[in-house]
Amino acid sequence: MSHKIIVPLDVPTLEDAKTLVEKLPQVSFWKVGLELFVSTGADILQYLKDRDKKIFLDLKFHDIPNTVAGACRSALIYEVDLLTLHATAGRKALEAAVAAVKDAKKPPQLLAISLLTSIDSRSLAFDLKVPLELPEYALNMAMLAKESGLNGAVCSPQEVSKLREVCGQDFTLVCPGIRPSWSVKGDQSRIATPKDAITQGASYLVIGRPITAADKPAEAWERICQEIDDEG
Ligand SMILES: O=c1ccn([C@@H]2O[C@H](COP(=O)(O)O)[C@@H](O)[C@H]2O)c(=O)[nH]1
Repeated sequence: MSHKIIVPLDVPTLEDAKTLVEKLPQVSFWKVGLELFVSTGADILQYLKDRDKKIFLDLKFHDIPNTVAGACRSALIYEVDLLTLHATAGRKALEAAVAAVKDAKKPPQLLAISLLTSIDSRSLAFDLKVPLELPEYALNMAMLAKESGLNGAVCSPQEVSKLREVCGQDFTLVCPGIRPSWSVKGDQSRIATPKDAITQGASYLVIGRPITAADKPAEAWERICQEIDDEG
């Protein structure tokens, strides 16, 4: 199951990123997000490719259709495996993104952020003024992504079972908000353990600080892999 774990390189410099990759040679799938990409650009992508790693480029595009399509087209040069945009960019932006990558030689899987895992029901209702219950809203955004032709969605492990049931087996569901029982929640709201997320139907787990902030990241990785593989 270790191939289902994606570890984010949430660090500020290329050197920090390389150090983390070297500390965890057993990780085959890395996520590059806003912090690292904004600070150091694309160099890390070539570094990962040179080491045969899979890449999730998590830049969460959120803009008008023309701009989202342009960003997706520009990202094609990196030949990454997964690429994100926000479902709240709307149907036309999602469709434009799909059209922008469809004829590429090696298109990434396009994933829509359904609802950030840091948002809880209270914030959705009172800050964002969304009148739907949170599970219904997350499902609605995932369905919008599917109808628009995206390959999958990023969702919390608390909603993944329903999304799997409705969106089907071929829809890629990537879950951040993963917290082993021995780790701290931090800024995440809608969390579950790695084992529960896999059991509920996640295609991939994104697990950051429980591994990367551990005193011994390789031991934390090993412990998580064992917990996932444990029977019962
Ligand atoms: O809804 C979302 C979408 C993306 N993320 C990203 O996943 C990791 C989680 O890291 P942890 O340290 O395990 O909390 C991080 O890079 C986020 O940008 C998310 O958490 N929730």
